[in-house]
Amino acid sequence: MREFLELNPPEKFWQQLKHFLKNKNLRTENIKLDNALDRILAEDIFSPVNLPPFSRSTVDGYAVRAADTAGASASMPTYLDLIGSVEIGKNTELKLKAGQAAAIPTGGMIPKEADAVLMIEDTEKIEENIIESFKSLAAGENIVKKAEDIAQGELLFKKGHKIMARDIGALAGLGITEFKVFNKAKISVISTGDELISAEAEAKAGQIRDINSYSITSYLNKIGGDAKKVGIIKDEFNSLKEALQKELDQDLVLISGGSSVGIKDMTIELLNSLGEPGVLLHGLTIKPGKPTILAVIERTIVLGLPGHPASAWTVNNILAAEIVRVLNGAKEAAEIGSENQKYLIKAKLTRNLVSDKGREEYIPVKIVKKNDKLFAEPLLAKSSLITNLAYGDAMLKIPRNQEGKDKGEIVELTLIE
Ligand SMILES: Nc1nc2c(c(=O)[nH]1)N[C@H]1C(S)=C(S)[C@@H](COP(=O)(O)OP(=O)(O)OC[C@H]3O[C@@H](n4cnc5c(N)ncnc54)[C@H](O)[C@@H]3O)O[C@H]1N2
Ligand code: MOO
Repeated sequence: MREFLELNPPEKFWQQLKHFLKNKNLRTENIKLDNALDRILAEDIFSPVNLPPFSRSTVDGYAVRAADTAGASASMPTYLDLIGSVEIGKNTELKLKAGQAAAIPTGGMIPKEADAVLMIEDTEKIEENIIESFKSLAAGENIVKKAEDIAQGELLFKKGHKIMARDIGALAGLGITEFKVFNKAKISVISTGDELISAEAEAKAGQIRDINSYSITSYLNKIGGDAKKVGIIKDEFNSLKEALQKELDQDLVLISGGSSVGIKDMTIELLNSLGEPGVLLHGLTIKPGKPTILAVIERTIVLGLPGHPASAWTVNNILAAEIVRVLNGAKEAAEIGSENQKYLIKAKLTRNLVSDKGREEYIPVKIVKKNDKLFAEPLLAKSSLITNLAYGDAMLKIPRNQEGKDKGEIVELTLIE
């Protein structure tokens, strides 16, 4: 069968996108700590203070000078004079001399000259002011030192870092409650097709509910974008033109459907009519996802995604999500298209897979653990189906120059975020 498209390898798409994105000025905003989850830092963050600000005990017991416990054991205890107690949350002016100890709670401030803490279970109080130590301690034992977590002036997070829940804790611990992040990429998703109706609508004969604008906006929002559904637009030049024009203040516009042979010319003509430089590439050597279109209209990237739900999903994951990462400041433009090592996992393939040479193929897989080993179960289905995708944990890529993968082969998978 005649190929209706001259397909381009993904590298050509990355090249064009790098060129466009490298000069893009990313906007930033100040954000409060409570709203910062999953946002991308637009500045390096240095610690303004020492954490902890003073040396603290990590156990309930007695602050001591480690040397005073040398040789102590259950059968040969050493004796220490109790000179007082440290109160939690309070400063202490206590200072130990040789042979002295001070009671201390977990988290309490270590008195001067103390360099270790005896756990209460390793001691016995034999008189009001005398304890026995059954343990010989090394200096530093059961103490977290001043600035051990992070020192004042030390780099905590670099620009481009994605703020995770645990990071919010670290920032709170340092009293950093407002900082600069990149604005979320602004994305609009348009579904085209005269057969489409919204998820809420009752389907008449011949009609199909819109899947793509739901799956795509959800995924792009999940990875940190600000994506909205524009709705369903008829496959008609003026309606589509009007809808697209309204979205050209966005960073990225995705149009699902209308990229293949049937109405390709209209979509391309339309994109070229809206501004410079217009359509840059049409046709991508990935499966599924062949009829993908890349256009740039002034400051906005437009991607035409194939209509089949699994194809739209795949192109969205491979191409659109990468664009969003760059627009969000999480990835340098020069790095676009490079694999994120953090999300790679290895597993054993459970069946043979055949693939077309000349197109890199993406197959959703389920990761299953059996007898402590990880297995990758491919979820094979036509690209016009959606439910198989929902069960996938990761994507398997079969490179362009390979004709398949063998059962039992250890394959590298990219986890679906
Ligand atoms: N003669 C050929 N026909 C097709 C080829 C080909 O090489 N030669 N390629 C096929 C492939 S592969 C794909 S992928 C599709 C891409 O088509 P379009 O991007 O133009 O999309 P549509 O024709 O509008 O839709 C395709 C299919 O997907 C359904 N669809 C569309 N949008 C949605 C949505 N938002 N939610 C759910 N389902 C959607 C639509 O109803 C169609 O069934 O072209 C093949 N044809
Ligand atoms: O390219 Mo289609 O996107 O294979 O299903």
